[in-house]
Amino acid sequence: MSRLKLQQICKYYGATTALASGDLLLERGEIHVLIGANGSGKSTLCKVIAGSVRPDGGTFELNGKPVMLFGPQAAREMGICLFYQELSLANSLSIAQNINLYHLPTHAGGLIDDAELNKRAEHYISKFETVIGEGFTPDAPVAKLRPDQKQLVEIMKTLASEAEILIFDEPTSALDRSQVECFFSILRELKEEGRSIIFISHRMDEIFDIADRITVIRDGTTVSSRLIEETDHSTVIRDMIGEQPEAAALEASLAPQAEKKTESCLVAEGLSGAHIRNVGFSLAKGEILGLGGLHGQGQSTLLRTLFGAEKLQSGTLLLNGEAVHPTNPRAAIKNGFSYVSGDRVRDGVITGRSIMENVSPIHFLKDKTFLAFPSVLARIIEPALGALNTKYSSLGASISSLSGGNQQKVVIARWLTNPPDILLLDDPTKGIDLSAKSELFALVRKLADEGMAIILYSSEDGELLAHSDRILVFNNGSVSRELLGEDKTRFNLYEAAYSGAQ
Ligand SMILES: Nc1ncnc2c1ncn2[C@@H]1O[C@H](COP(=O)(O)OP(=O)(O)OP(=O)(O)O)[C@@H](O)[C@H]1O
Repeated sequence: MSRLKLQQICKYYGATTALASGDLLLERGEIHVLIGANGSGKSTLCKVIAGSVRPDGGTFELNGKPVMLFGPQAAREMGICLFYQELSLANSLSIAQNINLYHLPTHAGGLIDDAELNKRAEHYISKFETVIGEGFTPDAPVAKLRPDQKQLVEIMKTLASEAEILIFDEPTSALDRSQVECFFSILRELKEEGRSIIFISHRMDEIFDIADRITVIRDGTTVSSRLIEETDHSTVIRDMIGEQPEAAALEASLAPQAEKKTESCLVAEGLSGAHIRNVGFSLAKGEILGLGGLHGQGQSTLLRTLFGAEKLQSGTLLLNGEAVHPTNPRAAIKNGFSYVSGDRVRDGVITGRSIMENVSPIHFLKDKTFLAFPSVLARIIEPALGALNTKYSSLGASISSLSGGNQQKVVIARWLTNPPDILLLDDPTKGIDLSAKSELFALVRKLADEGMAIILYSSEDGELLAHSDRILVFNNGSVSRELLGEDKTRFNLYEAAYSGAQ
């Protein structure tokens, strides 16, 4: 009998299907890895198991008996504990209090038993003592710890639950190699004791190091579950993308292949900053250069660094053969750079202002004008909005009167009044509808055909494969692979993103 048996678990959030049909068989004494692309439903399945998300359908058996969980506390009482990806520490409390948060030891009168609290914390801290670093004492406040140390506290807290089923949702993202090895040796000991462990990670090497079984979830559905001896990297990636490599190659061959562009306008060497390391590339006029990989591997940071919004610590940047230093966005704009963010609320629209006021700032900046007749401005702005088929009632209408997709078109039109040499697109279609996306990419291709150089980061792999001439795959702040021509396939993109993940 399996320790845990989930069948056809589903969960919907309005129109979003977080989980369509999640299946999982978890045995005693096994380390069971869940893998799938971003947003495939792994965390949702884990939260259902841990009682923090109530499913909309499906069956759930624990030790052969059907159960219905009402909250995380009920799940913990049944021996299930989840390490949350987003961490769930109480920052104002000490390391010892956090480690013991699920079972605070108390005296008979109800007061916390500090001696027991520290003793139990020290037990878990000692397991990691060779890798925890400075300042990691039971009484130290969690707020002052480094990100890796906070992740270790969350791991210790999960271990201290003493649960029979331990679920770790991306527990190693901030840890270094020695910390991961120490953690893995503890997991192996727990497995020998008969505990069952569910483990989520995007790092393929790590997965093959620790897993007994790998279950793949794609688009909210469990698509395979294989013993580690019966699978390999390629099989896992094929299960994740749901197509054979041959089919992926066909997809790439059908995508428009722009002829090779040779005239470089931007050459970067050794760019390093807070989240990028030694990034080098050249960008040709008329080229759309895609940035791929898992979320948050340095793609957005590179674009923001080129635009002067993040600090460049070292490296050189040559624009048409001349050295440029992107010290701030104003200087970058003067040098011919433009930047469109998918986070239009934070970085794009000027809320409370009219459409005209939202489109005109770059025109004023570049033309060094401060005043203009609205009729003159309209003659400049209307063609830019028209190029994107923007739907609006009048230029004086508030930006908030437009749909999300049309607001994003206004943000892009801002750059078209005085076309830039280089367009930096940072996940520009986030949250906009399909027709707005296709209009946007048609315009992006037209701008490239007219000679503009474009760098595109998209969190949607299909979008990146379809619209980039070449793709640089990012891992942990560096470029791990360049994909072009026949190599520009979904399979290669996933392999480079997951196999090289740090
Ligand atoms: N509370 C929520 N409200 C609305 N949508 C949600 C919610 N939680 C998850 N989703 C959506 O459900 C889908 C699955 O999310 P989930 O977090 O389970 O994926 P995941 O495989 O764990 O992704 P990642 O690898 O990025 O952590 C995503 O599209 C996500 O945006």
